[in-house]
Amino acid sequence: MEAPPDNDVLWARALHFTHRDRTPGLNGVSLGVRDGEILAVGGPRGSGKTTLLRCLSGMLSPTKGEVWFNSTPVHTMGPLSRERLRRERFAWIDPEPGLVPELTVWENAALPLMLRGMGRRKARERAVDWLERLDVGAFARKTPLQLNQAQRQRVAIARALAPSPTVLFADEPTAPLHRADRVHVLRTLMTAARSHDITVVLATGDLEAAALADRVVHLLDGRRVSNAQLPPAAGTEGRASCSLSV
Ligand SMILES: Nc1ncnc2c1ncn2[C@@H]1O[C@H](COP(=O)(O)OP(=O)(O)OP(=O)(O)O)[C@@H](O)[C@H]1O
Repeated sequence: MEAPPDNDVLWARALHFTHRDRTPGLNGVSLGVRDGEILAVGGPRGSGKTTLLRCLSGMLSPTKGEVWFNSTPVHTMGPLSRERLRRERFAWIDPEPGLVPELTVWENAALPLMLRGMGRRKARERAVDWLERLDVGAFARKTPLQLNQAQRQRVAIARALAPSPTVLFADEPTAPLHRADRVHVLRTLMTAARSHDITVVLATGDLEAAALADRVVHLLDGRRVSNAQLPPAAGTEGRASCSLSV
């Protein structure tokens, strides 16, 4: 087993993943994510973006291939070690905010901090600080159902960023939002991540979103492809080009 290059925080080699019903999810994907980079994983629906993020974050074990986090091989870890790695170093944002309706906005944002053992008062301060950065500080005492969808998604982003994860995995984080909200929320997320040196791996089928990233890699049918190989509807380029899979 050869360890990844030093400047890659995440590194995957020849990842394959087959779902339980034998649907192929990934078919030999290799990539490196540099420390502090915002990397977009683009591609049409069903191309394997979510599956790739789940394998990189240790949520799924690849059927074949390697995943490294710094110099730690994630693919050989047992379920408990992977769970701890995810809890302590990674954060995840889904298309839906998934907030707890019975808790206030600040309690939702503070939840991961309190689950890590931080006292309620300190967790509250940190959570409110992040809510303010994401322009939803005024709603701290409200409950999620009193907010609109874009505001709730900002709360989910504050909750993900508050523990200062090393890597944030964002799976179509702005998919349910209106176009104007999408770009705004994404820009806020990226600015916040950049200012805290948080590496971001963003899955998105939205070319406008992908163009905000430092680099874009494209998937098609579970493989890495150059954008020239994408079907016409998805064939426009983001801010940076990508290479053929190896
Ligand atoms: N739980 C599952 N069981 C079986 N097949 C699955 C499962 N989840 C995803 N797939 C299949 O795996 C392939 C990759 O899916 P994946 O969700 O990773 O793609 P995606 O690019 O994220 O798509 P989307 O944009 O629709 O979320 C697709 O063929 C999909 O139908």
